[in-house]
Amino acid sequence: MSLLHTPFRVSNNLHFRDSRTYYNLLCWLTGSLIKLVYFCTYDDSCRDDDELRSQNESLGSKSDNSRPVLRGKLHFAKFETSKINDCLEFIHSMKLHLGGGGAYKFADLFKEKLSVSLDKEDEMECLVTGANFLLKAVHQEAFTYLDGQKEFAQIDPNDLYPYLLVNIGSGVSMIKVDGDGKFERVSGTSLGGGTFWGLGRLLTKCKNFDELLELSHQGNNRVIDMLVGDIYGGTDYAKIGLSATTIASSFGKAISDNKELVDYKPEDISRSLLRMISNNIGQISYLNALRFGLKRIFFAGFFIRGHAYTMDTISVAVNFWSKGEAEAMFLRHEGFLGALGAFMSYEKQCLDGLTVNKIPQRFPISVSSAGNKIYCSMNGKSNGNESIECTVYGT
Ligand SMILES: Nc1ncnc2c1ncn2[C@@H]1O[C@H](COP(=O)(O)OP(=O)(O)O)[C@@H](O)[C@H]1O
Ligand SMILES: CC(C)(COP(=O)(O)O)[C@@H](O)C(=O)NCCC(=O)O
Repeated sequence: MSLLHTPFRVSNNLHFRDSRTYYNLLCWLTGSLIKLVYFCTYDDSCRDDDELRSQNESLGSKSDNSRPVLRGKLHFAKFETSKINDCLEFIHSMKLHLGGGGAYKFADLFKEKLSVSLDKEDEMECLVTGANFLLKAVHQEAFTYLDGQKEFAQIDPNDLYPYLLVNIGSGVSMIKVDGDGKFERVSGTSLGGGTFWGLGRLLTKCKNFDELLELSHQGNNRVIDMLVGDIYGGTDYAKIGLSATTIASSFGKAISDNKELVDYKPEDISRSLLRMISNNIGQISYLNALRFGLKRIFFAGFFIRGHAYTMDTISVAVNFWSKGEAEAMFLRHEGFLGALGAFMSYEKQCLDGLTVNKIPQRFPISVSSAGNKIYCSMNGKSNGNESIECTVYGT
């Protein structure tokens, strides 16, 4: 349930303005979910990494070229929007608000509970900035997923553009990205993650998104979907390239089964719904990639949730419609693009003269974003909540 889909919302990317220190930075993006991206240096209470501690100690407070240096990690966290109070409590307990200030829909709440105000950022711009950063700087960020096989893609930062970014949040935005800050939102669809969760909640009585997703594992979509074979006596329609198992009409069987909602298993409904939404997004994405001659399509947004069946369905749709010419790719930090982009825009606007640099011995790739040089590294875990090690240099 989104407090944010209101006429008042201008942008759903917000970040804290920090007027005192850059030790703790926090960014967030709101929609169905609130995302936090925060940077913690060693001296902060949220630090827990001995290795980084010793690196900071060995560096003292100065980098090699005598610029002030801060080493630390970018952390990622998310909260359902309805659990805004948990989020505020988290921020408070981590003392993240001590470096913050900026505000909008939640302005009063943030002011009251944390004494900070919020700034607004442009959502599309932040999504693209976040995607470019991750794709260029983070090792093993993008991967393909087909037939249960996950394969990390080698992305050459010098050969990244153009690409299609498909962000599947509550709704879906399709953005053609041509470079840093160079992009155009070329399409979108209102049949997105909010549709899956909204219809799923009504049709299955599931109480939360994870439950609905979990149900889809056990379901069989053929119980509800009308297949090509159902129409043509169990056979393919080979002449037009349709196999008997292709879905001819999502939920199509429900019109002829003489059944009521209670007669269908929630798991079958969930599966059909997930397949319908994922398939549709995969198809529209491919058509847009075709429209602009784009070979690579990166899918992001928290609808995906690293869920095998979702990714597989999207990949199959792209593969099917493109006859193998285009490829669907997914991002490990799928739902944090906007928040990360807002964080970086904060760097640009509020932390004048600061640069975020990689820990050099570990990560060979450099990224230029919004005029700043940004280098980083992953800490090795492979889910979207891991942290990214970063170093901030003053000039
Ligand atoms: N825990 C969750 N609660 C609600 N929705 C979730 C959850 N996890 C994933 N989702 C899915 O993610 C979608 C929101 O994606 P997100 O990238 O956060 O975009 P938005 O900015 O619109 O919130 C929801 O519509 C839903 O499909
Ligand atoms: C309006 C939005 C950009 C908001 O982003 P979201 O909160 O869904 O991530 C997105 O929902 C969207 O692109 N919807 C599809 C609108 C359309 O093109 O039909």
